[in-house]
Parts: sequence; C-alpha cells; structure tokens
Amino acid sequence: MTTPDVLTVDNLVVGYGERVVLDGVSLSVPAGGSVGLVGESGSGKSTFARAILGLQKPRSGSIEIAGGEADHPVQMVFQDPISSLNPHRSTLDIVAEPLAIRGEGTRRQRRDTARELLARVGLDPHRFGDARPATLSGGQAQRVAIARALVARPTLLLCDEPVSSLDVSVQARVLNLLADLREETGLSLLVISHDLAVVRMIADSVSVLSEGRIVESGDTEQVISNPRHPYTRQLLDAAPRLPRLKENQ
Ligand SMILES: Nc1ncnc2c1ncn2[C@@H]1O[C@H](COP(=O)(O)OP(=O)(O)OP(=O)(O)O)[C@@H](O)[C@H]1O
Repeated sequence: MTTPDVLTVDNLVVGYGERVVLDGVSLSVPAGGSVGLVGESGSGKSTFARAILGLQKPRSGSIEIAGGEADHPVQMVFQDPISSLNPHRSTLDIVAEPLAIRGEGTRRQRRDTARELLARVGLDPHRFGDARPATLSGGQAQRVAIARALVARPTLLLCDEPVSSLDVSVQARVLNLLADLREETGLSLLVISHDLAVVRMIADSVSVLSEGRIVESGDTEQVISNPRHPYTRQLLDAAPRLPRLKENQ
C-alpha cells in the first residue's frame, strides 16, 4: 500500500508578466514525509511556496492539498523569524493569536494551548511567555514561529529557508525540532532551501530546482552520493559540510 500524499503538485507553470518562472514543476509530499526543494537564488523556490499558499495564481497545472481535519492544512515558517513575529505582542499572545482569530475557546484556554505549544518547541512558557520577539535569539524566535504554525494543526508545514538566518549550531537544533515534531505528530514537511546540507539533515527525498525546472529528484542520500545533474553537483560543492541529523546533538 502506498502512503497517500498530503500535497500533489502536477506540471505547475507560474509566471510574472511575460516571464515564466516555474516551468512544469511536479512534486509530491507523502503523509508524514519530509521532502526538500533545493535550488539557488532565483530558481523559483519562493514562487513555488507562494503558489502552494494560493498567493500566486498558476498559469496551468494543479496543486492538490489533502486537508484532513485541519481548517488550514498548510502552515508556513519563514526565513527571518524575528520580523515574521508581531514586535508588540508577547510570545504567548503571538502563539494564541490564530486561535483568537478563529474564535476558538476562551482567552484562558487559548493561552493554555499556547503554553503547551511553547513547551513543545522547547521554550519554557514561564520564562518566555511574556517575552517580546526583539528580546529573543533567532533560534528562539524561530521556535515561536513554529509553535504558532502548529496551533492551526496543519497537515503540512511549508518551511521556506527555515534556518538560513541562524548560526550553524542553532540550525541543527531547529532542524532536529522539526524532525521530532514530524515523528511525534505525523506532520509532513516541505523544506525549501538553497542549501543541500540543510535538506540532507531533514528531508528523506529531494527535488532539485534549476531555472524553474526540476532537474533531478530522488532519495536524499542517493542524490547526494550520486548526483546525476551537473547543477546538483554544483550545489553540492557549494554546501557547507554539515553532519547528518541527530549526529551532532
Ligand atoms: N513579483 C515578481 N515580479 C516579477 N518577477 C519576480 C517576482 N517575484 C520573483 N520574480 C522573479 O522570479 C524569479 C524567481 O524568484 P523566486 O523569488 O521565486 O526565486 P528563489 O529561488 O526563491 O530566490 P531567492 O532564494 O533569492 O528568494 C527571479 O528571477 C525573480 O526575479
């Protein structure tokens, strides 16, 4: 039996004006799976993310999202955690906000849920609940952003360069957190990055995007140990040598 997919993108074409930026991209994420999309700056990664979120209308092709029970099956984690958080609110309010917008529970219940989620992402709610984003480190702020994304109980977490603004040691910890959350909750991950080392740490399979086309895809270790496309080799040469997930804990 094959695992059902939570995301199926088929032959996606997206452009701006005259220009085609994604040219027939196909990719799927199995339920509970972790897929990487790697490519250099300008290859079309953010455009792909925007199309998945419904912010950029495709010219052709299809995007199917299996929602399950979730109201908002895809949630996003962005590159710059501090600027993605409201500077005037406490972390507890930031995490509880999606529940407040949907009118779920009482204020007290929402704050209790937010405390649980902060603890889940490794932040003690007693210590960090009242903190403002500017007082957090990059890694702590990214944990808050992940907690806020999880509050909507998504089936897929779409992470666009989730660790590229963080120090290397902090990168590994945030990636380990995402891997643990995936293991514990069955969450699926789509991790977009320019860095094959990051994708290697988190994704079972990878698709390589070059100038709007997938030039290579497959099992991450296989693609890394035996790259077929010259562009993949180029990306490999550019990737810093990071250890594999769990090895550097
Ligand atoms: N709103 C827009 N209007 C016109 N062109 C755009 C727009 N957004 C992106 N582009 C162009 O589309 C191409 C792909 O951009 P995109 O941001 O998707 O790439 P990327 O791989 O995410 O790059 P980066 O890692 O630098 O963000 C680029 O050449 C970019 O200049």
